[in-house]
Amino acid sequence: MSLAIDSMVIQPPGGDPLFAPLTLDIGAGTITTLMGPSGVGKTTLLHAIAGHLAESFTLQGTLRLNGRLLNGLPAERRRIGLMFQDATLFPHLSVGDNLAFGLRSGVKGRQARAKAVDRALASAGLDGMRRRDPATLSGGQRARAALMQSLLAEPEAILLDEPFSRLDETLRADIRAFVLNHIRDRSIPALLVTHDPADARAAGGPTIPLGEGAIA
Ligand SMILES: Nc1ncnc2c1ncn2[C@@H]1O[C@H](COP(=O)(O)OP(=O)(O)OP(=O)(O)O)[C@@H](O)[C@H]1O
Repeated sequence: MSLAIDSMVIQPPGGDPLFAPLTLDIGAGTITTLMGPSGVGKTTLLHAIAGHLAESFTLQGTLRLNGRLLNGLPAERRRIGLMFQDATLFPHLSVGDNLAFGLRSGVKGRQARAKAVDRALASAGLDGMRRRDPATLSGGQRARAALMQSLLAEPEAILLDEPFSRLDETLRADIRAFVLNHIRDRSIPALLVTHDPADARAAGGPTIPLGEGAIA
């Protein structure tokens, strides 16, 4: 299992090309960290991998997940999970319905789906919060729920963009350990964008510097 990026260059509309070019292979169970100055293209790279690159951008190079070519595939067929800084839960859905939204379509039947959601809530320490409005959760609870929403889709890789940056210092280490351990347990490749060297150390995989003087 691996996420393989080969000779990737992304061209923003009217700007300079990002990367020079980028080649990266992330194995199963490895959390690779991307670090680099603001504007170097970290978020754009994650969008390109997930299939959310704006049409005005052009992309060269190839992307493969477990040998499958992702270039040209729509986002929903890539089987890539996302966790972004805002821990995006839908505000109009309860916590449980947010998790159910993430649930893989192969899990059929109302009872089986409810059970899978309850299991995910329990493993995130959110028992009893199925009916809660996401706005009433703490930052840490929201981050754990967002991770569960992504993992319920059984992604083959996961991308994390500054997922801990809005958490206050006291919560940060605990939530980081929770998220990274859950991802490692899945044995899938993961790519973490962060400005915090402590995140990179906790991820435990290689750190790829992007930008001035970087190897990529
Ligand atoms: N819609 C757009 N049109 C043109 N250029 C864009 C657009 N969006 C982003 N860019 C350019 O693409 C480059 C990469 O932006 P990106 O947000 O990926 O950087 P980043 O490394 O994630 O930065 P940060 O650490 O601040 O989040 C920037 O130079 C930016 O100016």
